[in-house]
Amino acid sequence: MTRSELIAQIRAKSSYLCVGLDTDMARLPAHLLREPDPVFAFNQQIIDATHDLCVAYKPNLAFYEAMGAKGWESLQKTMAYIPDTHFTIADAKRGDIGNTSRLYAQAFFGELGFDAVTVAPYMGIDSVQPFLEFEGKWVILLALTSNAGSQDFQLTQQDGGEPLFEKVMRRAQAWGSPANLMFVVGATHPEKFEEIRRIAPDHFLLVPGVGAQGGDLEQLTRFGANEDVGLLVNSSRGILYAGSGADFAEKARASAQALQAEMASLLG
Ligand SMILES: O=c1ccn([C@@H]2O[C@H](COP(=O)(O)O)[C@@H](O)[C@H]2O)c(=O)[nH]1
Repeated sequence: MTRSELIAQIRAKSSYLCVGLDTDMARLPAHLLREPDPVFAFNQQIIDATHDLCVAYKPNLAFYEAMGAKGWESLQKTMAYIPDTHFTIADAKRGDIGNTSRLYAQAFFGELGFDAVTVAPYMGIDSVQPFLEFEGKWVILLALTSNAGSQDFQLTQQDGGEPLFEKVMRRAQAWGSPANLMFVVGATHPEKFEEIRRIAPDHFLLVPGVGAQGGDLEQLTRFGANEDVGLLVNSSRGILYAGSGADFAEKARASAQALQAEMASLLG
C-alpha cells in the first residue's frame, strides 16, 4: 500500500487505529478451542468486528511462531482474510547481516504478503537496506519503544547530548523516505512527540502502548499528528480481550469503536 492510499483510508474512516493481532491461545474464549484452528477462528471474528473501524492490522509474530508450523498456518490464513484495503504490519522486530535480512524480507513481504515489517536498527544500514529494497513495501524502524527498558539504551545521551533514539531517527532518514520508512514510538512517552515531530516531520509513526500499557491517545495525537495525520496507533490486548466469553467479538468492537470515536473527534 502506498503512502497516499494509507492516508486516503485514514481520512475516509476518520481512524488511524491499528488492531494488534496478538492472539494468545491461553486467552481464547473456551468455545473456540473446539475449532480446528482456534487462532484463525478468533482472528476472523476480530477482523469481521473491527475492519470498518481500523486501517491496519498488526500480527505480532511471537504469538504465531510460539505455536510452530500450526501458528505459521494460522498467520497465512489470517493474512489471506484481512481485506486488501487494510495496511498489514508484521511485528517481527528483525534485522541481521545483509544476506539474512534479505531472506527475512522475502519471508514477510514475498511469502506472507505484508505491507510492512518492524526492524531493529542497531546492526545499521546494511541490515535495514534489504527490506527497503522491496518495491512498494515499508520498514518500521524501532526508535523509542514503549517499554521501561527503553531507558537503558534508547534514552541515553550521546556525544552532543542527543539521546540515542534521536540519532537513530536522524541517521535512518537518509536510508529511506516518508514513502517507505516509519518509526516506532511508544505512546508511553507523550512528552517526546513534539521533539520527534521536529526530527521527522513527515514520516508516519507506529505508536503502540495505548490500552493495556496506559498511553494517552489525546496527548500523543496533539503532539504527534502532522498534516497527513502521520500516525498509526496500535491497541492489541485492550481490543482482543475486552471480553472473554461468547460475546468477545462484540466487546472487541466496542473497544475499537471507543478508540475510533476518540480519533474522529481529535481529527476534528
Ligand atoms: O515499543 C513497542 C514496540 C512494539 N510493541 C508491540 O505492540 C503491541 C502492544 O500490545 P498491547 O496489548 O496493546 O499493549 C505488542 O504486540 C507489542 O509487542 C510494543 O508494545 N511496544
